[in-house]
Amino acid sequence: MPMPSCVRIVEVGPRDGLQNEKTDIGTAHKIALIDRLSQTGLRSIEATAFVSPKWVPQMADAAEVLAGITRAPGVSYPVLVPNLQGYERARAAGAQEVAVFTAASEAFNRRNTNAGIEESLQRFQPVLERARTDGVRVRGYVSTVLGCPYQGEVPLADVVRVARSLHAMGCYEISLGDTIGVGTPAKARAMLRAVAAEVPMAALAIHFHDTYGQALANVLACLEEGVAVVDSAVAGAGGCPYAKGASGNLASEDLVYMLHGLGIETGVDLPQLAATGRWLAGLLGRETGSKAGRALSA
Ligand SMILES: CC(C)(COP(=O)([O-])OP(=O)([O-])OC[C@H]1O[C@@H](n2cnc3c(N)ncnc32)[C@H](O)[C@@H]1OP(=O)([O-])[O-])[C@@H](O)C(=O)NCCC(=O)NCCSC(=O)C[C@@](C)(O)CC(=O)[O-]
Repeated sequence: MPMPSCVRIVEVGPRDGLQNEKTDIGTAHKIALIDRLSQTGLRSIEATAFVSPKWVPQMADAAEVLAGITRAPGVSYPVLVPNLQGYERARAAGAQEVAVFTAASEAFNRRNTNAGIEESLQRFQPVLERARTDGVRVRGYVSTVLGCPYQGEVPLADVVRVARSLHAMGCYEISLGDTIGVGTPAKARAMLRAVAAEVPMAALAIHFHDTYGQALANVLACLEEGVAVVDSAVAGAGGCPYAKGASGNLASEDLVYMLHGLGIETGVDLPQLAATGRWLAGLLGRETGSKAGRALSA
């Protein structure tokens, strides 16, 4: 497959990046982060999560965040919803796009959502039905596609089955998540190839964490398979609080630097994105997790 000529980046920093941070940057700074990201040329910014605040206290201000942002034209602001209750909260706060999430590993899904995989898919049915009526787009996540902190190896057939189910239910895009960043390029490629045999490549996205420094290499292997949507988080923030050993997401700045170097368009202004990453890192009280972000400050 030829590499795509342009890639849509789904910026997950405000949600995946901040959901596991010990430092609470506060609602006003979350809103400012999303507004700054909106000015960089990104077209998809995952804003927050309408999950249980008992499970993820960092996302307790989801409604205030979504209501407080300034929506830029042409930018979509999906939010995570685990169930119909989350969907209703999200809609009341003005969400136009949502994302449901499950996993290829039963053990991880139970820890993350207190439900088995099949049960979580059943929870999504009414969400998808309501979204269809409301004209709301639904993205779907499959976590632990290259390994699980509780189960270990995850059979490819399980990844394919869950991705196919989400697509058949009506998710317009399925994001394949290496939740704990254990994947390497050949495995990432084989996983994507297996899923793409059942779900059109145009409906697939990849989502790598950088625990072992493999995220960019994994993206490159998947670009060579033809994927054209990549998730990443500004400043390399993030990780799932229910995934033991999870570390930050692939940094958006590093991703943009590589894509532009390959001649692939993103529409993103890299210096502006890098400045936003350094600003966020300052709020979190540390250096940016993006190498490109550090290099561009010199
Ligand atoms: C799914 C549940 C809710 C089940 O949690 P549960 O405790 O089984 O829920 P329940 O239905 O039994 O309800 C218990 C209480 O929670 C409330 N509740 C129920 N739902 C909601 C809601 N939507 N919003 C607000 N409140 C809610 C509900 O009202 C009730 O309140 P109470 O009567 O006790 O006061 C919980 O497990 C949960 O919220 N889990 C989310 C965990 C999470 O956010 N993880 C991180 C995101 S996934 C991720 O990071 C991976 C990803 C996507 O990035 C990709 C990758 O890297 O692989």
